[in-house]
Amino acid sequence: MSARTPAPTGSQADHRSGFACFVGRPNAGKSTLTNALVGQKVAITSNRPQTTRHSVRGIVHRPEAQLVLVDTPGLHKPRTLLGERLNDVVRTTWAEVDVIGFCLPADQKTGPGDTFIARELAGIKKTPKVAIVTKTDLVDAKQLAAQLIAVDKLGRDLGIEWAEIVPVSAVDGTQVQLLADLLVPMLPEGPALYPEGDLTDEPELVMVAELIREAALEGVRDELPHSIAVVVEEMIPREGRPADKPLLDIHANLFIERPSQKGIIIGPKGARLKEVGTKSRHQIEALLGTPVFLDLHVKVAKDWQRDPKQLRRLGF
Ligand SMILES: Nc1nc2c(ncn2[C@@H]2O[C@H](COP(=O)(O)OP(=O)(O)OP(=O)(O)O)[C@@H](O)[C@H]2O)c(=O)[nH]1
Repeated sequence: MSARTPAPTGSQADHRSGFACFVGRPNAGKSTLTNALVGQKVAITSNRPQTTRHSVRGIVHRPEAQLVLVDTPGLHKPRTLLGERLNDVVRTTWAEVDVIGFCLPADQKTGPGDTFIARELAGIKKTPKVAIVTKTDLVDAKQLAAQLIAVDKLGRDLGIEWAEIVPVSAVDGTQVQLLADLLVPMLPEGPALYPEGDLTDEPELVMVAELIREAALEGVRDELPHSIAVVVEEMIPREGRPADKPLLDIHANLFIERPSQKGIIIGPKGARLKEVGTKSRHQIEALLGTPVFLDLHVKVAKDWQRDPKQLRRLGF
């Protein structure tokens, strides 16, 4: 993989290890499926399309295998420099993994967005491709059958031979373990890549920033979701606390693109920002296992999605 290739940590006969990635149009359920397979939240999710901006890795540990899941942003027609960068992340990831899972929601007919992705997948010859029909809890048996047939046809039309077509629901857990069972034999033989117990290699700072962004995304509309970026400036244990009552000070900036967006994020008398702070603090405390004091500020980074300098500053 491109970033931070992990060192092998052990070896075992007949053990498999490798990378799988989920692709699919925005909102197809890729992040939710990653979390369901890992058994813990490693990727933030929302009902706003194009939430994912990082290639988050979730790690599934099994006695006979280690499956590393790479969660990619939804491939889409780019309108900004950020959009182009996100699409590049997707294509680079596809070229590097051992198996690709193509996510198609059961509750939406296959459309031009899926065909666009499938065409690109057809060009990747060697990597096995599994079609994953997601969100099966939202449809009845008849609709599911129709979607399975449509997905099979999509593959045939474009010359893709699906290694498997698997219906799953990440929300009620249906067939999630079966999906892992099917993916594991597609990985190469090899030792574990990550230490036992590690569920992601995403740095804590990034995970914390993502949890704040997830809370900030709730209830915002139109263009605003895409305008929000979060950077955690520092996380430091508060000095002078008794050993049994630690407190972690977290300073984070929530960036938006225009001064006019400030009022929406902050809300009347700061109520919305307070809500975002409280909600994300609880999630951060659950993630880090320690009480947290979260100091959250809203700043304007003018048109950051289109400005290479600002993109770099915000970690893209
Ligand atoms: N009912 C149901 N909803 C689901 C399921 N999986 C995902 N969702 C919902 O679908 C929406 C999108 O899910 P995500 O996992 O964020 O989708 P994504 O493909 O990662 O989206 P991007 O980050 O935009 O690429 C969220 O509101 C999820 O709660 C599922 O199995 N069942």
